[in-house]
Amino acid sequence: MSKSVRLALLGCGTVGTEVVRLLHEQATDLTARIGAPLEIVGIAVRRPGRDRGDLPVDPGLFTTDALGLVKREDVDVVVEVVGGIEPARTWLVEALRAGKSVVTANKALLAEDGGTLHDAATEGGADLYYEASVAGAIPLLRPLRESLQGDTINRVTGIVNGTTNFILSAMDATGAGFEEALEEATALGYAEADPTADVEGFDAAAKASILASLAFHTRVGAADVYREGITAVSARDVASAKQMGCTIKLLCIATRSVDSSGQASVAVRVHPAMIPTSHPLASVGDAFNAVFIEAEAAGQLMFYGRGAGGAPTASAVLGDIVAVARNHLAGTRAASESSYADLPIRPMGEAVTRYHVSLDVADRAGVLAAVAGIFAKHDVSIATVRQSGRGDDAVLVIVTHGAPDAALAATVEELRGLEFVRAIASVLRVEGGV
Ligand SMILES: NC(=O)C1=CN([C@@H]2O[C@H](COP(=O)(O)OP(=O)(O)OC[C@H]3O[C@@H](n4cnc5c(N)ncnc54)[C@H](OP(=O)(O)O)[C@@H]3O)[C@@H](O)[C@H]2O)C=CC1
Ligand SMILES: N[C@@H](CC=O)C(=O)O
Repeated sequence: MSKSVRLALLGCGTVGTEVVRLLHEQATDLTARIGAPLEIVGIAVRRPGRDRGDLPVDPGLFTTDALGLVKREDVDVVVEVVGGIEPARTWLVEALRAGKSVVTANKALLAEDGGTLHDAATEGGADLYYEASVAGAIPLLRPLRESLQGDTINRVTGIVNGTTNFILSAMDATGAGFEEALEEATALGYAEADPTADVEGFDAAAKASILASLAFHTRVGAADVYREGITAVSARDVASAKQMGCTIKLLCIATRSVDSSGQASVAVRVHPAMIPTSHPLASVGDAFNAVFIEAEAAGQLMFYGRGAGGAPTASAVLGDIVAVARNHLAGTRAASESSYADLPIRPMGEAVTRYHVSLDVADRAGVLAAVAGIFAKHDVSIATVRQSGRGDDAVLVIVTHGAPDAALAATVEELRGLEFVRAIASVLRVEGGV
């Protein structure tokens, strides 16, 4: 039996405590699978005196000096489950440059500055694994990094944020408004005290950038992702979606396309969208995640499971720990990621989308003609028009055919100035062949 593989654990919160628990409960099997025992040599936290229940770990291992722990000579692998950009970046770059492999769940850092981490890993000859950073327990990044390396992926569509999926599922099931559903998500522990990153789409955008980078062998940063959250989705939108045989989901959509001159480019976006209830992602309820991959040879693949929570996320962290521990013992490292493609990012305005526009109008002769005229002016074709209500309480719902997003947005802007349009109640995109 080899001597132990020594771990520095940075963070012992929702995910970190479950990592400690799994390392303890599965110690015998993990030792057999790796060929050496795993040993936690230190745990960095913010508040060492915090009550962590009956955590099976020596209290003497806790420290507030994360950087000091990373630099210790007796550390082989650094496991980071703190989150945020700094000081996590400093710790991980220090570890990687010193040849210590890193396992992290930190999607925010990978999306913001993944290139720096990858460069440091190459410089130090260390492994950088981050399966837990996207879609929690779902094995998704390793299939992209390894199994699908021989194929060409053209599209990744997914639900990658559990909190917003829970909120939208609750709105769909009960007819509740956004605020009410958010309260329920908070009470059940899905949404954090500050839910901004989830409900405004930042969390999903970070995950989308990681997925697109791996799928298309290029670097897509957080700033390259078009992002809209779900705070404007109303009970009325949900009801309107139902009338159309649809449901509303926060989607991440990453596409690779090739123009007539052979130039490939990518586009990555996160926004709420109406999808038909027959779509494979429509039945993904509660806090679950699912990702749909379309590859040239493999065809369509779907990955589904728990995308958040301590134990599911710790499962992915443990899988990475086993992989890097085996590499450490073998004196090797995984092949570094291929981001050779250096593809340009297509702006959102060029994406062909469809809009569902809900207008509060005065029901007078000529309103429909005036509204339709503005769509025609921007070369946007209308698929369906539905009117309900009379007099000053009329509602006009227009669903378009596909058009460049810039043309659709310009149409909506011009509708705002129209005399009979009292308000634009909502604008939502429609995906998936409604
Ligand atoms: N929770 C989830 O469902 C998922 C989380 N992730 C990612 O996993 C990571 C951890 O998330 P989660 O466990 O939920 O976060 P928590 O907030 O529950 O835990 C964070 C931990 O980091 C410690 N910490 C914070 N700041 C410092 C610091 N400056 N120095 C040392 N320790 C510090 C905290 O210490 P203390 O305990 O003393 O406060 C705590 O133990 C994040 O990157 C997150 O995005 C990924 C997928 C799912
Ligand atoms: N806040 C995230 C947790 C995991 O990344 C989510 O709700 O999906």
